[in-house]
Amino acid sequence: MNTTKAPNRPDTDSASKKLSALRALSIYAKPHKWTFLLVFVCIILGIAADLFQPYLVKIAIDDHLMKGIGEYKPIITICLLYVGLSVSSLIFSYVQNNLLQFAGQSIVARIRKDLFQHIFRLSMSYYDRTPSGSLITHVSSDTETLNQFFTQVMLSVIRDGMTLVFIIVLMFQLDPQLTFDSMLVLPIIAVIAISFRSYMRKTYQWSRAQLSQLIGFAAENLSGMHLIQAFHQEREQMKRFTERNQGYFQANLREIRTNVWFNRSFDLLGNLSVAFITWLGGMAVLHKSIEFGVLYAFITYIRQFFQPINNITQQWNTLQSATVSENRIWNIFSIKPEVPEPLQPIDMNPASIRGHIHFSCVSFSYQAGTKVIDDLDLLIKPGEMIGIVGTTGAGKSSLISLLCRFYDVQEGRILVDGTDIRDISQAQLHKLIGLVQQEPYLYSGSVLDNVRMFDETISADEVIRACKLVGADALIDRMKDGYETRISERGSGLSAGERQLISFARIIVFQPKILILDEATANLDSHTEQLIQSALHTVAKGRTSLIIAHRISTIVNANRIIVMRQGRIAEEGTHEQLLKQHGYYEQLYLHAQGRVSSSHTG
Ligand SMILES: Nc1ncnc2c1ncn2[C@@H]1O[C@H](COP(=O)(O)OP(=O)(O)OP(=O)(O)O)[C@@H](O)[C@H]1O
Repeated sequence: MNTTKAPNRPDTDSASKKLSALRALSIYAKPHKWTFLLVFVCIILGIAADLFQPYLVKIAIDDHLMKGIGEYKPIITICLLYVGLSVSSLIFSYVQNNLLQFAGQSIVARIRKDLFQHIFRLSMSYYDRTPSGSLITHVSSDTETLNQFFTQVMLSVIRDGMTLVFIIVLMFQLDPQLTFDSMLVLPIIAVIAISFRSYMRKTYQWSRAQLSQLIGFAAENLSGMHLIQAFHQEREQMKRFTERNQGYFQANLREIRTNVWFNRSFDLLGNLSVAFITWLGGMAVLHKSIEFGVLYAFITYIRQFFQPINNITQQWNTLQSATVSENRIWNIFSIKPEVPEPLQPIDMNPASIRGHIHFSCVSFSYQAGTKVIDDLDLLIKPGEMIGIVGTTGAGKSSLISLLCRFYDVQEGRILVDGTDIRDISQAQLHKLIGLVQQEPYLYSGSVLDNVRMFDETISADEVIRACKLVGADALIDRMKDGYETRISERGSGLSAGERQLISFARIIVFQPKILILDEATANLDSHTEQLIQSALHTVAKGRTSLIIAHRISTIVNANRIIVMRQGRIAEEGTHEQLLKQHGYYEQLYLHAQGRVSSSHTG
């Protein structure tokens, strides 16, 4: 269990949008303030050690060498001091880098964790709109860019900024006139920086957008690979990938070109300044208005003066990317889940929940104006097994999604044991409901972990008992390492029926009061179908069950079958009652039997 106190993360449910991204970032940085202070002290000491070195040489030249005093002792002392300063600078730089890396990595690890946690809380409607590829970019590379902000940009701004200040002070101390002359380049630096600024930002944003598209496209293709291969879409998809790849390539080139122009302009300016100062200073030395050592120190400082400016501009790009990443991350943090948690959740006692469900005049649409569920009313008694059939797109899965609160109803209410599901915490609601999807999701991990969903408080014995109960044990025993067999991502090595059996075992282990089954459509061999039928019988016992059936045989014994059409219940009754109605259900049944009734088709 994580016992560290969570930083005061911008509350996504309150006015976090008002927080500027930078302010929000500072909230994360706050717990590390003492580390940053120590880094600052190390930076100052490191700079002092660095900048005092040319001054030592100046003393050696002007006070000893130029005066022709033949004493070696002071020169040796100066040399030793010089070495001492170099070593100190190295130590300070090492400590400062380590501390900063630690603080930066800790902050970013925390943001990444919170971001991932926040993404978990977002509603299904968000996932409908957002490609998974772009979320991968946010969690991985955007947070990494933020790390660079702390470890590179911040370091550069503080260290190089302070170096500049120190150099100017030292130069003034040496010769104010020559310092003024050197500062003539400052307005030119400002002009170059301002003119490049917005162009670089746009270039960077463009390249990030291209990258995000590329990753999104790759992720989508990887998850739909079987379809691509089945429909021989490789060439078409490759063409589309190449277009995006080319787009990213162009964006990157433009970004690099802009950077090179920017940096080389500064280099040139630096060299021109050194030439200018050498000329001015050289004249002054010749006219004996300054000493030679002063000119040496001055030229060294001028070189060192351009180095930090160059460093800061090098970090400009990272700063741009960090700003973009920061905004993107905080945009996600500011998204409120469209399915909110109740402010004062009603705590239902799990032991006394009976599993009574009431869809009361429920209407729902994904997009305004197109009702997918239309004023639907359905009462389900505790322990009842309801079969749901209907035309494709009739709203069967949507009805189930509403019961699971993946989406909220727009009209009406859904009640479980008389309580509106919007008043129950989502965690409790999801514990109440066991969902077996059409394509049961298996995680990469062992069979054991897949059944107990990585909950180690559930023992291996419980898992084995559950698997035996649903008849999955024979299948698992045949696997290479039995319950320890590693399942590949999404359980791709298993058949749809086998995946469903494993999900049935999950239901037994987690004991939900309500079972929802979206039956697999894949053709099952008669043996697996029988296994599934008997497993379903076992799992549904004592539970309120809603079964979306694609094979009529699954639900002939249901207590009640509802036939959905255009978001409404078109027919309702037992198998026998529905057959007598000679409606759509009978038509479905005859189809399944291979006897199409001509009077009801179409
Ligand atoms: N996430 C979504 N966003 C927008 N529209 C959706 C979404 N999911 C489903 N729909 C639409 O809502 C309608 C009902 O879909 P739903 O999946 O509930 O039907 P269904 O009866 O389960 O169909 P099937 O048997 O084919 O799975 C369809 O017109 C579908 O296009």
